[in-house]
Amino acid sequence: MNDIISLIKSKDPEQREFHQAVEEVMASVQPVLERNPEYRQQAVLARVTEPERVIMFRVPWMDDDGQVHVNRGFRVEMNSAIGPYKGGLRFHPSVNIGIIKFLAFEQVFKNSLTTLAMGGGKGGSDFNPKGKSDAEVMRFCQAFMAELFRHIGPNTDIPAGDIGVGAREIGFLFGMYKKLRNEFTGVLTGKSLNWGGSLIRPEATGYGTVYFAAEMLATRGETLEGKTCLVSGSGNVAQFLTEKVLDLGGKVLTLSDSSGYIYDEEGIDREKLAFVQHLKNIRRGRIGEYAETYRNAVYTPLDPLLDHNPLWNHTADCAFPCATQNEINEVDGKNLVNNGVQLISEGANMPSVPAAADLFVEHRLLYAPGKAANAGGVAVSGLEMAQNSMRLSWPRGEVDDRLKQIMHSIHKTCVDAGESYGVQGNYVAGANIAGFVKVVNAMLDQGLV
Ligand SMILES: NC(=O)C1=CN([C@@H]2O[C@H](COP(=O)(O)OP(=O)(O)OC[C@H]3O[C@@H](n4cnc5c(N)ncnc54)[C@H](O)[C@@H]3O)[C@@H](O)[C@H]2O)C=CC1
Ligand SMILES: O=C(O)CCC(=O)C(=O)O
Repeated sequence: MNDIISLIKSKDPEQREFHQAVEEVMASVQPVLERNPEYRQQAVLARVTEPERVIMFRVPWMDDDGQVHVNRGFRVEMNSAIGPYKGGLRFHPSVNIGIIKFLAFEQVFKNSLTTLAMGGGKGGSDFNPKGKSDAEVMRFCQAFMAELFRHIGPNTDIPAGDIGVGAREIGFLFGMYKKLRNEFTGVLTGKSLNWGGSLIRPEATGYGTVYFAAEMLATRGETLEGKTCLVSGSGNVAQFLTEKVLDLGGKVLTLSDSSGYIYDEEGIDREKLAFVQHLKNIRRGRIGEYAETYRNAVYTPLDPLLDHNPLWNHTADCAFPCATQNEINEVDGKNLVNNGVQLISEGANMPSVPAAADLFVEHRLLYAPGKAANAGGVAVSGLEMAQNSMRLSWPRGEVDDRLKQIMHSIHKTCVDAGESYGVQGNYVAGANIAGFVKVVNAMLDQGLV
């Protein structure tokens, strides 16, 4: 095990996020390897940590002033043992190959937990959509798809959205794919409703993260009714997560973006949430404007010199990180524990650094890692694929019921896997073990390929 981690680090020393994701999974699956000696002989660790394919390409595009720019595009096709590659695209200036590899690696085990037949992949670009006109975003998406189209397909690899990629970008990407292939097919998910999208897909990641939280609370005979919640981010996941917390009687106190966060002691009600949705999805403004409109709220700009994020230093019952990786550092982790937070359900992918995650497990918090808690998004993408194949659209209630059922099943799978390996109540170990065993057994069934 240590040999594999050392090898990965020596091969790609700069891919820190990927090392972090691998180390977390490896730590959990040690007992699985002890029970299954054939896994070693079959080198499953080396195989599962090496992507099946890495695609990196140039994306040249022109801005509104006629200036040409060049960005880098990526698609990591990590593992197709249980289905075609599936996972989102991220457009953000921080994107690099290490970040895409970590996301693709997490996606393999997440997709395995959903009960649906989906392998794992992820892609994106270091393109920054912030401040770009719609026409510039369209030209970028078209240039990105002009290369990506030859690597994807409805039975091969089906991308979707992630940070910086929402309905607008999926539309531009789909239009270019259709033109190049002369084919109207379910090659992307997160499509708009009137041309192949699924009801509940936009809501699914946020709703699913709350459904998973409700499942965890139920193990202690509790519900979200009356619970105070800290939420980070203010994008797709954070918005619909806030909506579902409100539906279930909870109170959301915070939201954030990369400039800072707002704290609203009275809670973010439906009217305030609609304001945030308009601010973020239409006007594409900063979260600080919330406090200019709702004067009781306090806006705190991000201070890069602070050793912690004050958003995580408020008294609350639950925390839902929904922004980005490693947004909860060790000090934040200690603050959450010391402030009496009982539940952490991760809407974002790998938002807690390992030291913080270890603290949550040690203090026996109800702590759900992203690959279990936020799997509702990709699960409803899988349902969108099923509807596209049948040329049918299911009603909202039906998709939502299936989402609830899937989150219930993921929760049970994590609990059962934890129990069968003697780590009761540890959702990190449970998710990693269950996700891993299904994927590596499928790989072994299919021989050395
Ligand atoms: N959209 C989806 O269906 C899924 C998303 N996720 C994860 O959820 C998280 C949020 O994604 P979306 O809401 O889709 O993206 P989005 O682009 O709609 O929103 C991202 C939010 O995070 C904030 N953010 C991004 N980078 C930040 C940084 N460095 N510091 C502080 N805030 C930052 C942005 O300001 C924005 O509020 C990501 O970790 C993503 O990988 C996970 C599963 C599915
Ligand atoms: O819906 C999808 O295919 C991708 C969702 C995603 O990127 C994720 O789960 O992190």
